[in-house]
Amino acid sequence: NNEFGVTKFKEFPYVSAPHRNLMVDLVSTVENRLGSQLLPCTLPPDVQYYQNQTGSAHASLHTRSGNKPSQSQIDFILGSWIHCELPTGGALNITSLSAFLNPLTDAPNFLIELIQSSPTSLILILDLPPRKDLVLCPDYLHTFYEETQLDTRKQRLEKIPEVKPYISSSLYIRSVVSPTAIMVRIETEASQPGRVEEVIKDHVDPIAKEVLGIWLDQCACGKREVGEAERAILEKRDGLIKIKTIEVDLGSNFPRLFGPEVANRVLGAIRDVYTV
Ligand SMILES: C=CC1=C(C)/C(=C/C2=NC(=C3\c4[nH]c(Cc5[nH]c(C=O)c(C)c5CC)c(C)c4C(=O)[C@@H]3C(=O)OC)/[C@@H](CCC(=O)O)[C@@H]2C)NC1=O
Repeated sequence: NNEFGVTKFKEFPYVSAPHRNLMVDLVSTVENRLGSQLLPCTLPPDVQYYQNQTGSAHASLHTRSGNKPSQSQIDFILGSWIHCELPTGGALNITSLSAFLNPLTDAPNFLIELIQSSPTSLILILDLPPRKDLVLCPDYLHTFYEETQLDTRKQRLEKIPEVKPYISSSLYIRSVVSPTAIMVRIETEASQPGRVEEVIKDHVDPIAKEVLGIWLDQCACGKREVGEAERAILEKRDGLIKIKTIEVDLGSNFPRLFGPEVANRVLGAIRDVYTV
């Protein structure tokens, strides 16, 4: 039932303790700070927790929509974890937390994804994706990316020897992130077991919490004036990004990992939350 689904989600099983602790802390920080503005998760139990036929892939999805737009500028938050056993004996783990704002504000969204496909390598995506064109709106760049010093977090992380830039194969993905987006791959030596977990605990964890804190203070809880005409443009842009990122992130991976039936059910539920 609902309770089962929620506890299952919040356990972030299958990943290391530092990875789990980070995700649990981020989800509870968002829910504690925004909880009063969020409706409970209304996903069906077989979407809150789903798996493929053979049981080699398990996943959980947790979404909470904001109260009616008049009372909240939160569109919805979405948390997820996916665990897939790989034929090579390894496992793919993808954990993500994203938060989308509605057109009552034009402030950036929040996104973190940790994608681990081996014990020695992890992809980290951590960004406040902009919701307006930065060339047309220089104040937006100043307010959300310069004044917040987001680039210092990016630079701090890039100082770690094992941290390399991650260049997405999707040009679309590269086009939607901010200039301060953290898109890195942490590559460690097999001779250094536990190093990925150490980098998560000592560096990724504090930086992710700082970026989330900036988003909560300056974006989710900030006040922005958005005129009627601008609201319509925001709505269109937000909708396009939601649909396209589902296609890029999940369009080919989900059917491959979960089979067509489960993939269609879960993607249908995600599209319902995204377009509401
Ligand atoms: C707006 C800014 C965005 C950025 C910057 C971004 C980045 C990336 N995500 C990727 C992926 C990804 N993410 C998720 C979570 C998830 N995504 C959605 C989307 O609606 C939902 C609803 C959920 C929860 C279910 C899964 C399951 C999954 C993959 O399988 C995929 C991946 O790991 O491939 C290696 C990569 C694809 C491109 C690439 O291979 O480089 C790339 C790193 N994705 C953005 O949306």
